[in-house]
Amino acid sequence: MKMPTVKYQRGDTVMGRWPGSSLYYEVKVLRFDAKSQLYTVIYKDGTELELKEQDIKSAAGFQTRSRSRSRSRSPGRRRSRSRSPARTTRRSSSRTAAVVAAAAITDSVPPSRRDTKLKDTLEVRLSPLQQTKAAENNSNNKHEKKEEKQKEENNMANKVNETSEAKVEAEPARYNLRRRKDDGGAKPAAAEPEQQEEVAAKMAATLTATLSTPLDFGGKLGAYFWLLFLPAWVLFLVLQVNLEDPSLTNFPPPLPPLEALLDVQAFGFVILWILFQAVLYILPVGKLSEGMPLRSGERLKYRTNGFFAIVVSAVAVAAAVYQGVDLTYIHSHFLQLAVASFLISVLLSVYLYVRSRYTSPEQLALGGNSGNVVYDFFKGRELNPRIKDFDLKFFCEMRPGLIGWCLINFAMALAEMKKQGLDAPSNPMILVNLFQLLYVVDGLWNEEAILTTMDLMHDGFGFMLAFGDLVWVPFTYTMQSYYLVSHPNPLSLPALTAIVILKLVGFYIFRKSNSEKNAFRRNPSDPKLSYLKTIPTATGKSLLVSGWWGVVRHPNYLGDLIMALAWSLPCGFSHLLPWYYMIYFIILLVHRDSRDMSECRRKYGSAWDEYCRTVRYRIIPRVY
Ligand SMILES: NC(=O)c1ccc[n+]([C@@H]2O[C@H](COP(=O)([O-])OP(=O)(O)OC[C@H]3O[C@@H](n4cnc5c(N)ncnc54)[C@H](OP(=O)(O)O)[C@@H]3O)[C@@H](O)[C@H]2O)c1
Ligand SMILES: CC(C)=CCC[C@@H](C)[C@H]1CC[C@H]2C3=C(CC[C@]12C)[C@@]1(C)CC[C@H](O)C(C)(C)[C@@H]1CC3
Repeated sequence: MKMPTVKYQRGDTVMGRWPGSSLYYEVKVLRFDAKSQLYTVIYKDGTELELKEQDIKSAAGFQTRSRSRSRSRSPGRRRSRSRSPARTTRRSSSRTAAVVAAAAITDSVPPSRRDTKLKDTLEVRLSPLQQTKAAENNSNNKHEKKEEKQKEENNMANKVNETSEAKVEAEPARYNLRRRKDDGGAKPAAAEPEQQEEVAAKMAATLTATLSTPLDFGGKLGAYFWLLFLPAWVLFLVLQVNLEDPSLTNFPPPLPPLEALLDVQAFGFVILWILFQAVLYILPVGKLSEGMPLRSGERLKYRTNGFFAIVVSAVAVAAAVYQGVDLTYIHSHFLQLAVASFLISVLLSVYLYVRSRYTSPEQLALGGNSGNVVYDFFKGRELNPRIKDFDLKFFCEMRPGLIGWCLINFAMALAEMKKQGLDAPSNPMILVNLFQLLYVVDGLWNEEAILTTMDLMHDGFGFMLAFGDLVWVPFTYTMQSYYLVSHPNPLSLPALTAIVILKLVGFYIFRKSNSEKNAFRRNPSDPKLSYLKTIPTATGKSLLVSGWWGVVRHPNYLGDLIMALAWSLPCGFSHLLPWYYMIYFIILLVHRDSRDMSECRRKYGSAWDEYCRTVRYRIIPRVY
């Protein structure tokens, strides 16, 4: 059968891009599908993939380019040897991985900048791989007495290989969009030992590409700005909400004297609260859940007993109130409690930054390692800082601030009753309390799901998250209930019903979509999810392309935004302040979405583009 007139013909030997990377391998064209405009190509190891025309280059052009590059040292020369995934030699595994990755980067770099870029890439990115090489050498001298450090390095090398194997096994043989039920015929590429090296190369490429990401949050200058702006903004909000007529035009709000901000007692209460939560966290109650595999292949264990923690906290608070403890102290000392939490978050961030200087490179987050002290302090360097089994990031994100948020809301309800002379909290106050309690309890009930979120998987733990978790969440997410203490807003029954329905709709979308992704990431072959369509990617992970994740690219954000709307509506429209959360949340989620988009594009390459073509909208169907 003759192929239609297309650029590459059946039987042509060309260079095909490996999906998700900048690596090109020698492939043979098998056929062209005019409908999908895809070429089916076969690699030397027998792997078949469907590629777009732009992912194919003529082999001749490639050799010419390679020859000219081979004047530079080995990376260029190695690059000129086209290899199929199965054709790399074991001998030089770790170096080859790095070199191929580094060479791949040069592809996207103009020749004039290539040398510097390549040099930077090799200098900055090679460290974990050099350790692997060192570990290889160590294992050759098995009988020699080894030092502890070398053993660790050896472990790491093994882990890299384990991951590689796992990845090879999961590697899809075809790059296609189809129902998972129909996967029967698609066999994974054979897990030949030589392929481990190739996968390591791909991992190195991904690693290299990710590490050379542009700085986030406005870069180094942005980090200075956020470090100053975020605490100032919390101060502004807290001072505003206390005013009779909170308004953005009251700027700057009257600043209290320094001694009014610092309160030893408030500081003590915050410390006690954090310690109380820490004790509940370490109690051997509840499940030990496994996190997602780290770069080293290791999976950390997390004590997911958040629901237990909030129940015990509620009982403790109820007992305290019963004993006559006046929780309205939280309302009257809100500013001092916020300042105390801020100081604790600063101390914690300094500790995190200092300890990250002594951590091995493989434990650092990709991205918080720019070399600029201020930026790295802000963004966070270490991915999973732990004191023994105590995971600081997980704890801070899920416990003191989150449960503290509910405690503060409850205190605001008591303060409202006291201030307004009520026997029971107002309807809007009850709604805000119940809605946000549901959100937190749900988060803690499904605590395991947080292990597949961006913060836990990708972000380092630094000032941004420490401050976010300990100050931002408890002291700004409570703005609606704080506002209602002195700004009553009676609601009609229809308005109340409409708000409740809105909240439930948002919650349904939020929960279902988060659970779907979490279940899929934990067990992609879960029979309950077999009806879902997926796109395989070169990393071995697939992307959901139907179900909730086929409606928009972030259905969980959509649900969250609808819920945010339901939290602000009970406060009415007289002031902007209770709407602050809604406005902030739109900005946060739009920014998070674009951060995630670029991260996923780097990770999944053309498979991600395919996903974006199939699922066109980001958060709101047909709108955004
Ligand atoms: N209340 C708040 O202040 C607040 C703030 C932020 C977020 N949140 C909520 O927290 C939850 C978690 O949010 P998040 O920002 O961490 O993002 P997320 O949407 O839970 O996670 C994004 C990750 O999901 C994976 N993914 C993306 N598309 C996929 C697909 N089609 N199929 C399978 N996996 C896919 C990707 O990771 P991998 O491919 O690497 O697995 C991506 O990096 C959300 O519900 C959000 O609304 C709340
Ligand atoms: C300092 C600033 C402006 C931002 C820091 C962001 C931080 C406050 C959020 C980032 C991820 C968020 C998050 C929740 C709370 C707020 C963050 C930590 C979450 C724990 C709330 C409860 C949910 O059920 C959840 C899905 C578990 C949330 C996960 C993400």
